[in-house]
Amino acid sequence: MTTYNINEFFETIQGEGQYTGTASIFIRLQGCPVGCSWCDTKHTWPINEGVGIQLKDVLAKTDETEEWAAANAEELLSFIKNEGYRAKHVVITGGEPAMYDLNPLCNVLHENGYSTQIETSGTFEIKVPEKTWVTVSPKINMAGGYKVLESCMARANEIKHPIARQKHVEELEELIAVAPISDDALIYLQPISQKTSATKLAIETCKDKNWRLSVQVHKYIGIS
Ligand SMILES: C[S@@+](CC[C@H](N)C(=O)[O-])C[C@H]1O[C@@H](n2cnc3c(N)ncnc32)[C@H](O)[C@@H]1O
Ligand SMILES: Nc1nc2[nH]cc(C(=O)O)c2c(=O)[nH]1
Ligand code: SF4
Ligand SMILES: [Mg+2]
Repeated sequence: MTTYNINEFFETIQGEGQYTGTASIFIRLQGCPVGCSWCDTKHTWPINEGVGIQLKDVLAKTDETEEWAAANAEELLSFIKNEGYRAKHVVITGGEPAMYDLNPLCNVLHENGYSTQIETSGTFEIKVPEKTWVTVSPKINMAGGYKVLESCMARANEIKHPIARQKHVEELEELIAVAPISDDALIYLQPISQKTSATKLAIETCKDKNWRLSVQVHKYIGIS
């Protein structure tokens, strides 16, 4: 049976990409080797054995810690129901969720009336059902040395690319030239860490290329 290591589990509003504004349950999985210097969830990187906690303790977390709880799809579904979460959209993020086989979790959620979305770096093969909305935030030339897979770019429903400098825009265009995305995939630029210069660059580039802007709304309004 597939088990998932859960770092965070909470209900909020999706703050990024096409589903921005959608009431969502977030499941944040532990583990990521990609090593983005500006990553806003570095506490999810290591999978330290021995810091395993109970799922109820994950729900009670008030700080960002490296602790995680192992749970399977059915256990996660019962927690969603027991917590009385009202959102019907589930965002699976991390860490790098594509390190896990997400089919069992997404299938259980779909059978119970939830829609699903994953947030992934595109560096691991994506294992999700057809119905799952896939957000690929391709990680190009990051410290961990991982490469973006063509299959991930082709599967993406949306590309959401964090940028701070012009070279990040160029890297995305070069990547799409060799790893094509689907005709109906949306392209978002997301300013890194709310920097003013990054936001200006993203706005100008979106106007030039008819792409879309994603601004991490949750950070502006101070929610998780
Ligand atoms: C923390 S990552 C986890 C999922 C997966 N590892 C990935 O990178 O897509 C979730 C999203 O946050 C973005 N992100 C992380 N740190 C950020 C930052 N400082 N500013 C803007 N976006 C950031 C990522 O690019 C990704 O789109
Ligand atoms: N509200 C909210 N929206 C988000 N969209 C993507 C997030 C992520 O960390 O993957 C995120 C997050 O951490 N919070
Ligand atoms: S791939 Fe995602 S979780 Fe991993 S370091 Fe980069 S932004 Fe953070
Ligand atoms: Mg986040």
